[in-house]
Amino acid sequence: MITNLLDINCAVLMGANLANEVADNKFCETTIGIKCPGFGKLLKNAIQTDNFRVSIVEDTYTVEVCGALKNIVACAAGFCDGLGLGDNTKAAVIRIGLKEMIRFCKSFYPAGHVTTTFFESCGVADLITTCYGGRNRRLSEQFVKQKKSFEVLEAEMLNGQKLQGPQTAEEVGVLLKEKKLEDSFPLFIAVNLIAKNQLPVEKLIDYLRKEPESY
Ligand SMILES: NC(=O)C1=CN([C@@H]2O[C@H](COP(=O)(O)OP(=O)(O)OC[C@H]3O[C@@H](n4cnc5c(N)ncnc54)[C@H](O)[C@@H]3O)[C@@H](O)[C@H]2O)C=CC1
Ligand SMILES: O=C(CO)COP(=O)(O)O
Repeated sequence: MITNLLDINCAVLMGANLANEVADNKFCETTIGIKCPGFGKLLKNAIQTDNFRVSIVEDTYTVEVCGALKNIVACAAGFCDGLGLGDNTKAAVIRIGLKEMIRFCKSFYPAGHVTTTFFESCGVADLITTCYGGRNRRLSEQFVKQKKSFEVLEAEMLNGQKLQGPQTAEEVGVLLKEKKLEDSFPLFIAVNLIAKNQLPVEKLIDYLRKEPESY
């Protein structure tokens, strides 16, 4: 929006970068999306260290959209943990979630997205770390176990921070309804309905069975 409205060249940085681990100087990777590779190199030189490795891509849309959508998938992973469903189910959630992230970019940014961007840190790596170590996963697990709303859990567990997953699922739900694409995104839809208490969390698996490519 800033680039379009103000004509300012913006870069976007996303990656498997849980803040406490970056602060502890543990090895990790990150992705910068920027249309101007020369400027990207300047940014890389400014922030890369031995333990914070930067890659540059021009596909800014995918980098940015991955950062938002992975939080929805992390909620589904947390629901799995809360239900005690195990690692195979969680792996299925992550895979189906990744497919929906790719499908979303294909549907909404047909000219902008490049599939290889999903293999950068901003894609599959950020998805994995968020589904194991993020706040969306942690609070979604407690949503199931404690049967409290996300608002209450945020107040109790996040010290003033807000979860991005439920809010993003709601906004994505509106976009999918507008485009009549709800049937192609059962995981995103289920997370939105569960977070709003419009679907029992146990029904998550029924929605995963609706995954279009598993028919
Ligand atoms: N904290 C972490 O370890 C990491 C976070 N991320 C991602 O970065 C994003 C932000 O996370 P944090 O900075 O940790 O969260 P945070 O809760 O500390 O900050 C989010 C900020 O966004 C603002 N905000 C929320 N909704 C808004 C809206 N609709 N309009 C304008 N401002 C709004 C909030 O007021 C808050 O200042 C999330 O998508 C998260 O998944 C990515 C990597 C690591
Ligand atoms: O995005 C994250 C790690 O890359 C952190 O995810 P949460 O917002 O769920 O904590």
